[in-house]
Amino acid sequence: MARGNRDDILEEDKKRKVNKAGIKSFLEIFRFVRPYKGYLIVGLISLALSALATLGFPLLAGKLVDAADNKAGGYSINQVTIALMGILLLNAIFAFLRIRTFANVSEKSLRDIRVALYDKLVHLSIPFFEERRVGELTSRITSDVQQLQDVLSFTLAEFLRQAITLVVGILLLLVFYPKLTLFMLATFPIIVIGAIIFGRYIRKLSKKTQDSLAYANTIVMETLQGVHTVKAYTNEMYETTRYSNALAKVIQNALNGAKYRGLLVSFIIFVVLGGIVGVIWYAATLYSQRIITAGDLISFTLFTGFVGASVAGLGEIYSQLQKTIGASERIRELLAQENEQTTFPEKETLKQVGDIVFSNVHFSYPTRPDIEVLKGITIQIRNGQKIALVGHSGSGKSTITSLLLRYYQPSTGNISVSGIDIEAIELKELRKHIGIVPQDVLLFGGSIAENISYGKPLATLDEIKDAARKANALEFIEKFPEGFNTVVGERGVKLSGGQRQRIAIARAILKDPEILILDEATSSLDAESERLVQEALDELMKDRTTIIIAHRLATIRKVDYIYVIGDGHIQEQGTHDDLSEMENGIYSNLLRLQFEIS
Ligand SMILES: Nc1ncnc2c1ncn2[C@@H]1O[C@H](COP(=O)(O)OP(=O)(O)OP(=O)(O)O)[C@@H](O)[C@H]1O
Repeated sequence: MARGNRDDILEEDKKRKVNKAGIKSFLEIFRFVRPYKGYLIVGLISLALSALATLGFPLLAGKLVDAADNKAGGYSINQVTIALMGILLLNAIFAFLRIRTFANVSEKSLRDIRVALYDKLVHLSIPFFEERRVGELTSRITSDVQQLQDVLSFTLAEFLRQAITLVVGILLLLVFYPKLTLFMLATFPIIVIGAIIFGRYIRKLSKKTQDSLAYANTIVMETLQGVHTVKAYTNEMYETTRYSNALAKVIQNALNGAKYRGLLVSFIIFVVLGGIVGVIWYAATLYSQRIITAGDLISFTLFTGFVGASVAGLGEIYSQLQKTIGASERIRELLAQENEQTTFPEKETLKQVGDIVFSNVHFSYPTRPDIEVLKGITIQIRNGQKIALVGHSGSGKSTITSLLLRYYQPSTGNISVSGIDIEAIELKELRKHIGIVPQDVLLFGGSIAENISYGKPLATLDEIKDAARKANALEFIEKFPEGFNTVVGERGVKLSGGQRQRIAIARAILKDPEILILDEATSSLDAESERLVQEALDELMKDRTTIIIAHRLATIRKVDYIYVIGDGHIQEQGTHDDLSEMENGIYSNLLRLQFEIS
């Protein structure tokens, strides 16, 4: 996925207002937390108690100093120290409880969100995926959920803790030291306004740095992915220069940012700490006039520190919440998508598979509604018949099979199986009866046995072996030291094209569907593999209604009927013999061409 896209989303999040609608969508995601609300309540209570206990600390620390001056209302140093230790102990216990229970809530509810999202994703229709990027969707399950996790496990607790500290802290301060507190609060606006202005500027600059870094990283990614090309063109120097130029931009932006960060720190040191000095100066004056005690001075200073820290903390939390609301809106949007489902309210079951009929089917892809790919296709396939779709690349052959699988709906016209409109058939029912051997065989990262049994997850090993034998795959599988347990895919054995095809054929044999869609691979195999695959296909096609997207003469010859597709129409149809005898026919020309090539 383009890196810029994700950054745009993040940038949008920053601008997102924490408004009613946003909070509503955040709360909606909260329904995933509901099953664990017992834990949440325990967590929240521990949190409140630990925040309050923390606030007892400045009070008692002050009292400790006063106790030294015998001004602590008769309490001794030891008594106050024991009380302080008691508070620390309580704080420690509540903190543990809080972290443990919040983790429980967040981990479990996030697992539920992930599962719900994944379940939603796999149930969505194919057009949905064509309108979106895979990277965008995976980032829902990864980054967006991670964002929620941060909030549930940490930010939420932190927000409540800081809010309690701020409100209770200021209340206590006002009760105990009204004058001093008012003086302190008067310095707040300058600090807050200053921090906001600088903060904005710095964020902008750091976004620029991030962008330029992202660009530099793209160069690394591209060149590493295409390292063969880089070497073949001996462009190592060129790429290094490109990379170092990009890095120069990064440095420029980063240094610019550092300038403002430096200014912010100077501002904080001078104004913020200056403000604190002012407050302490005032407190010290009051102390020197014996209006307050030394303990008061310490309590007050500590309190002020706590309150100040919670103000700073809340600012950070606000920007976290902005991001979370963005994330939860995106998650909610995805969860609200409609699953792919049967169009008719009365679903029909497909007990017996009979004839397949396409009646005057017109179709445009949802992503390109202005281009009609199929322009009135009528096809009849009798039960058990084998037909071939032939035609040049892009003529619409695969589209015809996608419509039978109901990945898409025809714009007009309809498709029926055994006389029932496929849109009335329960989707699962329909697809249960169809097996497919695609051009590009996708093997999942797992064992060979698992890959074959993808067509029938509960199959026994004997059934899997039997399917492999029929698919001419047994021999090569058993040559692997780990046989059927050999792991294939990215981190396993790499299978050759012909071997992969035979695994896919075994998969289809095991599924044993009444209808078979065969998308013949265009890439040619060597003669021996070709023979093995062809034999396996013959075995697979036996007694099944078969639609073959055919590229090879050997296959086409064996079918009962051929449709030549061109420009969204059926241009010719008939048996191999009929069509090959047609003078100047498309099929007969095609035959001649293939014959000449071979
Ligand atoms: N998912 C899609 N979204 C939009 N257009 C598509 C999509 N898939 C295919 N098309 C377009 O529809 C037309 C028919 O494509 P289709 O894949 O059915 O052709 P084909 O005859 O199977 O070709 P090939 O033999 O190369 O596989 C093409 O012009 C193609 O660009």
